[in-house]
Parts: sequence; structure tokens; C-alpha cells
Amino acid sequence: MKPTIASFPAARPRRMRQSAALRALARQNTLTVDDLIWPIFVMDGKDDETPVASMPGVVRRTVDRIAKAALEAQNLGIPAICIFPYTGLEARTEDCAMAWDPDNLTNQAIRAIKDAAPEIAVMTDIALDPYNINGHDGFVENGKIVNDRTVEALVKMGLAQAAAGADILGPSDMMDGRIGAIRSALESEGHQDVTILSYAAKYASSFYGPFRDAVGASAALTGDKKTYQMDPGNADEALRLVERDLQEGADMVMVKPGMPYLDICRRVKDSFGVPTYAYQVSGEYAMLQAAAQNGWLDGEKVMMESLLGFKRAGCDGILTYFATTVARLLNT
Ligand SMILES: NCC(=O)CCC(=O)O
Repeated sequence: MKPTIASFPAARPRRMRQSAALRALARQNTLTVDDLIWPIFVMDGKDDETPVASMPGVVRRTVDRIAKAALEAQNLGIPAICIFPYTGLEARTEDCAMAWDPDNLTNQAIRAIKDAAPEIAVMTDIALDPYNINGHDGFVENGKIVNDRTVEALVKMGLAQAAAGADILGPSDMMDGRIGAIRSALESEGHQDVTILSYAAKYASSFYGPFRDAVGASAALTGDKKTYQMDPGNADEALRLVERDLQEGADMVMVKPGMPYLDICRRVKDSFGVPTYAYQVSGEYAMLQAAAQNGWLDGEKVMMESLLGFKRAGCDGILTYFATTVARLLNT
């Protein structure tokens, strides 16, 4: 589209910026509570929570507290909540069997949320890393992360989450062929209405550091995830992966991290026009919070501006640790 504009002084673009009223009328993108997905951390125990040191304002909660938090989120109008389990070394094994245990932390949390806050959509994470002794998203054989055997395990993990009542499955593992395998298993096991939000373009990023502290993965992880997550220099590959995941049965797609990858969000939205999400990851959150705590940035303003940026880049929603803070602000 090429806008037709007069030349100066007939055109004075500042006219439309002169008052809050005119700016509001002309504003193309806005952030609403409907755009938010709230990632939360669940841990073992009862009626307890512990702060995540590298993510000021974020806590890990026991299942009962997760249920309360979900109800609070539902009351704020937040449409979805995404569960990540905190797992110590004792939950981690070579065969990752806990990942598809019907009573693992995630599945307990799904049931508790469904009970306490039935209207909020429950999203999960599918990857073996919380239960893997070496912290990888897939099985490791002779130093290599193996694809096809991992996909079989991811299918079991997804089916257990669907059986527990998850509304949105989020395969974040970046193995090849997992979306198709999960989709056909859901079909044949009677879970045809369960949606898949594929982490289609997930980059091997250094912005995940605080998250790995939050879920207890920092100590477990050996090496890096560069053989399965995307190279930060690539853009066209993201479009190929999104297209593939859509063809395999994803309902929604995600770009991750968020702020450094807004170009990818825009290209994905323009190319496919499907529900597109970005994950404003832990490092992005930590960065903004640290600067705000030092008085170097206005925390509230940069929070809102950073999230509006995702809307402008074409996203339909954002996974953000700021979700409840933003919702409260938008609701006042
Ligand atoms: N699979 C989930 C993540 O890797 C989250 C990353 C983050 O928030 O840094």
C-alpha cells in the first residue's frame, strides 16, 4: 500500500498528533487484556511460593497456589495461562518418564486450574527438558539429540496433558515432525478439539537464562541447544518452519524470543495470516525489570511500549511475565 499524501504545508502530519483525542482516533494498534498469555511456574509442595531471583516479581507456586493465581487471572480477563514445572535433579532421568506421568506437576496443575478457573484456557509446554537428566528437550544418544525417538515421547507427553484437560498444547522442543505426530495422536485418541500452538520459530537464544533458573534447568543443562533451535541469523527458515507446522496441524504459531525477532513476527503474519504469537522471554523481562529497578527506565511505560510493539509487528497475542500487571493497569 502506498498512502497518498499531500505535500507540505497542505500535509502537516503533526496535526493528527496534537491532542490525546486525535492520537487515540488515529492509533492503529492497541494492547488489550485479550492479547495476554501468562506463563507461570509450578513447584512441589503445599501453600507456598518462592521468588525467582533473576526475574523480579515472578514466583514459583505450589499447585494449590497456581489454582488461586489462575482464578485471579481469569477474573482479570486474561484468556490463557501457560504452565511450566520446576523440577529438581530427583525428577530427572535418562528416559524422562515423568514427562508423560498423568500425575506430574504440569498435569496436576492443569486439573487444579480447570477446577478453580474453568474459563481460562490452559496451555502447556511439550519438551523433555524438565525431566531430562541432561536438560535437553530431546533424548541424548552418544552426545546427539535424537529426533524420532524424542517425537514418540513428546506424543505421550502431549496426550497426558490433553487427558488432564489442557486446551492448548505448546510443543517447544523444535524436533522435526512433532506437530504432525501429536496432531494425529490427538485425533485418534478422541482429543480432536485440543489446539496446538507450535513454537514454530524458536531461536537458540541467550535470552532464556533466567527461565532456566526459574525451572531448575541451569544446573542440569550440558552444552547448548543449537542443533535443534534456530540460528539467530536466519529468517527465511522461520517461514519454512511455520508453513510446515501449519501443514502438520498447528492451529497457532509462535516466534520466540520476542523483541529481538519482531521482523520474524511481521513476516510470519504477512505470509500466512494465521493466529501468531510471540514469547517475550525471561531475559527480555529481566532486562526491563533490572533497568526499571535501577531507575534507568520507567518500568511501567517500557512494559506497555514493549508489548504494543508486538501488536504493531502483527502478533495476535503475547506470552509475557508481565501479564497480570498489565491486565491490572488496563482494567483501571
Ligand atoms: N520453553 C519455554 C522457554 O524456553 C521459555 C523461555 C524464557 O522465558 O526465557
